[in-house]
Amino acid sequence: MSKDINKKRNFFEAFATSSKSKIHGKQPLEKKQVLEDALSKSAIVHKEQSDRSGNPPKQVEDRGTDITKDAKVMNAQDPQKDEEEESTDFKLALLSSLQPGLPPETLLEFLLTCNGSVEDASKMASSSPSKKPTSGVTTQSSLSTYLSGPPDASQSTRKIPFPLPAIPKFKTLHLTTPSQVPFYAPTTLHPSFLPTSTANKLLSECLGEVPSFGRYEFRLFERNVSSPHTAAFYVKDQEMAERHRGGYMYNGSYLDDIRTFTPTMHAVIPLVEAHVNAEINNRIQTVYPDSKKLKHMLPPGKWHITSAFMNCYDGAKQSVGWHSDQLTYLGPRSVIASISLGVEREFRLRRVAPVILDTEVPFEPEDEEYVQDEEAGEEGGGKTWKWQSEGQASIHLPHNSLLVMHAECQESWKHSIHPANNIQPHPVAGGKRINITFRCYRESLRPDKIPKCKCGVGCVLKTVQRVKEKMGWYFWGCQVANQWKEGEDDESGKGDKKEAGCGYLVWAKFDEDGDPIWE
Ligand SMILES: O=C(O)CCC(=O)C(=O)O
Ligand SMILES: [Fe+2]
Repeated sequence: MSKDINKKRNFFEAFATSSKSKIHGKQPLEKKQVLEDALSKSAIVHKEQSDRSGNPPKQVEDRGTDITKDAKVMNAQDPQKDEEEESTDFKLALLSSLQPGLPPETLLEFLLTCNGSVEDASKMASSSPSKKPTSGVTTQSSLSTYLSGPPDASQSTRKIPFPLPAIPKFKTLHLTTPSQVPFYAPTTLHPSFLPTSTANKLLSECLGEVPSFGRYEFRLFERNVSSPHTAAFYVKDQEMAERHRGGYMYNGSYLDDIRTFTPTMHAVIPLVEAHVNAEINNRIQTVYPDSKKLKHMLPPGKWHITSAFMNCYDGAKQSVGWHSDQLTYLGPRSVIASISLGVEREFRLRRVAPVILDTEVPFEPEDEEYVQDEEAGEEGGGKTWKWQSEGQASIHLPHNSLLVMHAECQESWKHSIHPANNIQPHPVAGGKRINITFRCYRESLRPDKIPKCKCGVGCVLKTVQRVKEKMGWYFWGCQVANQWKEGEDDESGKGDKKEAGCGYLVWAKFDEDGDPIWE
């Protein structure tokens, strides 16, 4: 490390310990350690562990060498600790103290190009005659900028593993730069996705919608999900809205409030579709085995937007609990594109089942036993497969970022929006975060085409996640079992407030491209 860097580091260290440690009550010694890590590794490694009784965290041995090489490993049990961790902003501030006079956008590009290493980014900035990175186009301002180059320079040199490495149990891995994201979660993140004015227009339009949102949150997600936030459902046109009313069901209920896309939602659709299709192609070429799409994925280029959920999280405490999105109308191996606007919040992901490449199922008579096991939870009976419990990835989603949840995400991972201790208010949105999850519903899974159970309503599509021998198999099950009884919703989203349903189950078979095959 050069003398110059050391000098600047000492200056910055003094600043950091006197300001940030006051805010978070962090000890200067710990901060010093973190700073040293920031300067010597490609990203900060911070390993702490505390027990459930609330004893203070202690340094522990490194358990995930691959992970700790370039991302932060954090304590999953202690959200307070998470708050104290350094972010991209922190690294940017550090880099800016080493390279004064360069604008933050340029510094960010250096940082991204160097995969989060402050030291490398500083060296590169010093030696570059133009003081501009030559590659690493991640902070695009338009789609054409992105499409003309690789999504991220660091990804073109380092292969994303498939399957992804396990995140150590009880850890939260904070992925501080977009280039780290696909190495630990089946997602890709693009900050500054829309042109600034479009993002701001979209945000204003969405904020105008929010006051009329219902709190029918429990119906939108799987049962046992605590979802203290508001949401509404949108489709692309009136014809589809008509079709949805009284047709599509979410956790046992019909949605009465079906809206059509706002003008700016319509306007951004071509950008999102082109980006997602490019991302899918890139993933097929560079991540999936033999450069082939996974079984049941849509053919390349076919992802298109039919509908969206718009979510609003008003204040730090609003959140959505762990869930995966209902597959019923999306079908297997679906891709979801998620735009975030307003306040930055943490999106967390954890793997709950392995990614099964061959999900071929035989046609069989109803086999209730396996479903009961599946529903029984991790501690279920002898036939259940206790998937090793893993830690979680945390992705910070800033205003105007686009996160793509790739094809293996819904079947094998769960996601959540974590409650925050505090938030940085957004100049326009105040304490609110708006999120739009764009979806591609399949024509072949329209409600009139999917099986009905003995209760007479359309089934729900799920996968087996815990029964070893049938892992990854799809089945159509009774939707009524998910239905909430009138007046019995509560904040916990737990309990036995659902109807028993008829216990219907048939195995679901899909072709290569994920369309159903009916017997
Ligand atoms: O707010 C988010 O980013 C996630 C929302 C979500 O999980 C959903 O709409 O299914
Ligand atoms: Fe979701």
